[in-house]
Amino acid sequence: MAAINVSPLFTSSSSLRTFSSYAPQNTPTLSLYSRFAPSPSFPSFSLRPPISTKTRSLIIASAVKNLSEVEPIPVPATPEEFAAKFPSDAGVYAVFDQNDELQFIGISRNIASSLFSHKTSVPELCCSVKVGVVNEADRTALTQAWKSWMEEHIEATGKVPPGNESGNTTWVRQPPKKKADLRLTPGRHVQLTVPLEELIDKLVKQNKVVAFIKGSRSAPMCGFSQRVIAILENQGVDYESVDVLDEEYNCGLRETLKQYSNWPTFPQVFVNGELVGGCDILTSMYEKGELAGLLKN
Ligand SMILES: N[C@@H](CCC(=O)N[C@@H](CS)C(=O)NCC(=O)O)C(=O)O
Ligand code: FES
Repeated sequence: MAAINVSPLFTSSSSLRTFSSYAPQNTPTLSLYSRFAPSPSFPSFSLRPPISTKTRSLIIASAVKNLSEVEPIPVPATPEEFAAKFPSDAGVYAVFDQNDELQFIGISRNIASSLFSHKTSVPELCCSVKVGVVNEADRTALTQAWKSWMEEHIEATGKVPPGNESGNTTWVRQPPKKKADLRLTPGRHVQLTVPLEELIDKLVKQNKVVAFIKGSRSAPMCGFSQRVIAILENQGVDYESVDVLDEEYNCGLRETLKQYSNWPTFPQVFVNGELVGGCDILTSMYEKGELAGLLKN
């Protein structure tokens, strides 16, 4: 087990240890690595005035050993070596490039797996790592450890590690962006020159799959619409969505669509210009395995 380095203010219940080498008998298997990619909700950091010495000492007291005191470990090449060298514990880590420039400070529930993931995605920036394990770490303790290393680095260099600058996506996996909903009109201030029915007709005939829903695809406003979106997402189909509650860009759509399709409720899903149905029909087709074929043709 690695050495325990407890600050005077530190209690055993939330004790910490710094990590300089990790004994093979404590090594994790690599089977869990893919499950522990860095969290997309990782805090971003922008340059700001240093915090007071008193506050800083409190932060350090509840976090890991100082960044400057931790020995860097060369990043290995093979998964087996990762398992042998790094802990699968929660903690904080700092990644350095071949010039020993600090590139990124991260927190992780499984340090070994996060490092393996970084090494796979940006091998050229991962040459050595400093690691601090936080025992019994909750999110607050981990964030404090991360903050103390960030503050220390910024105080020493005046710079935020490039990978921690907000907007940098090199080290943190971003959730995939959802497609925007389609709008039938440029806005209610613009006088339409064609009837709304015609715009609807064009839209459903020009797009293979169209879901008219309540709310947006990223935030449906009704359980029925949410269910239909979930089914379409699950099928991996490329589809368009239109918010019937959007009175700014789809003014009058809610009532006009009911007449156009002769269907009184929402959601309404069209495929190849034809109404397939609402939530019940989509759910039933999905459960019977009939949907995939329809969406592909
Ligand atoms: N059984 C329907 C459930 C959908 C439903 O009942 N929708 C209602 C409530 S969201 C609706 O659209 N009512 C008409 C309206 O709000 O204009 C289906 O399979 O889609
Ligand atoms: S908005 Fe109430 S059930 Fe759909």
